[in-house]
Amino acid sequence: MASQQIYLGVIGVGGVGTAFLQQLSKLPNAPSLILLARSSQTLLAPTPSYSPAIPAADWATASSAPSITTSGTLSPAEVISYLSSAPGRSVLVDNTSDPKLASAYPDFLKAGISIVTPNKKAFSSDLLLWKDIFASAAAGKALVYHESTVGAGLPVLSTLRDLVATGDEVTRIEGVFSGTLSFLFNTFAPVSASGPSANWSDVVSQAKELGYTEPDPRDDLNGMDVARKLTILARIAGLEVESPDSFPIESLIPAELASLPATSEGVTEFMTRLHEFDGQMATLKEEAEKAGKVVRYVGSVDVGKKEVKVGLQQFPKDSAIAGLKGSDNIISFYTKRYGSNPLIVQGAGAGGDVTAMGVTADLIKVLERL
Ligand SMILES: NC(=O)C1=CN([C@@H]2O[C@H](COP(=O)(O)OP(=O)(O)OC[C@H]3O[C@@H](n4cnc5c(N)ncnc54)[C@H](OP(=O)(O)O)[C@@H]3O)[C@@H](O)[C@H]2O)C=CC1
Ligand SMILES: N[C@@H](CC=O)C(=O)O
Ligand code: NA
Repeated sequence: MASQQIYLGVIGVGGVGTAFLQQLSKLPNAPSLILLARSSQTLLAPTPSYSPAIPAADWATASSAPSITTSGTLSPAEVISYLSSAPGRSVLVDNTSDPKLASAYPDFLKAGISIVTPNKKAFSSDLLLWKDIFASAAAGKALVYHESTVGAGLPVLSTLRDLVATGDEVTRIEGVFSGTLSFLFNTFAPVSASGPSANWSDVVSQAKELGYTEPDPRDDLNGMDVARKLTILARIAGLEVESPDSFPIESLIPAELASLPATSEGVTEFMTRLHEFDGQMATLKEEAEKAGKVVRYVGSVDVGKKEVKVGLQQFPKDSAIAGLKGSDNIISFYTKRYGSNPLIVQGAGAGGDVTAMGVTADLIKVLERL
């Protein structure tokens, strides 16, 4: 099958989507980009020839090319209809965090359209959707890869799937799973401080500007992003976690700001008012300092006890977790084979380029395996 033309639809051209398109434009034997969408606009290669393709490197100017059709937002059903009529196998790359698109993955897969995505929503919502996704992939003979949903481009899911597939017994997974929260605490409460200490709210703004946060940064600060990642890991390790609300999650959102709406106006008001609560985070930092430690946001899955934990913990200053830099994640897999020395994956856990790397590498796997 590898020599046949494969057709590609890409939805989302934000931090990750833009970096992905750059990487796609440099791939030898790249699939033919026939659909490219953002929230308000869709570019399509003309039917019925599905040619010429949209130029991945120059997509921003392609909308004015007479050969490209433009349209408003398409529904998932319309995207499925367009992609499944292409004259070859097709793949959807979802670079959004849209839950509606995510819940339509089973329909894409049943129609034979493979999915590659860093969007956590489909894999960390109801357990039924998780099961439907993999059953639909089998029914449609389609593939689904989502490495960048945990640890961005770091080989976290492929490592865990390999451990499970080769018969190892994973007993515990623990570490730092958020690039944003890693950056926030490494910057706000470093092991050795030099110069004046940063305000929590200023560091949150920096993390957003650097492209580490979710489109709504409150999804990082409320612990839900980490809870979603642990839900995905727990399910791959064999636990039937019903949803990311099935276990307690420690939120870093000040109570006074918790009821702001989940809209772009809500994000703006949250970011504007966050500085009023800098003192709360400073207190957490000082409490750890008094104990000669630093505070970090961590998570764990205990497979034997069927227990998932997400929240703040104090760590000795000479520990691996305390010494992380930048947006680094660290993920330790404790297994029967590896004994008391865990298999550890560490490196940047957020940012457009490193996340897109995981998406592009998944796409390459799909192209090889379709
Ligand atoms: N940033 C990171 O470090 C990481 C991100 N991820 C995941 O990658 C995904 C993308 O993140 P990121 O690039 O940072 O987010 P951005 O907010 O930068 O970009 C999101 C993109 O999705 C588009 N979009 C949103 N909803 C829709 C919709 N319904 N239909 C069409 N397009 C839509 C937006 O359109 P418009 O341009 O019109 O606003 C935008 O282009 C998220 O799921 C995130 O969780 C995973 C790992 C790391
Ligand atoms: N917002 C997330 C992005 C990657 O999943 C994070 O900070 O880890
Ligand atoms: Na990953």
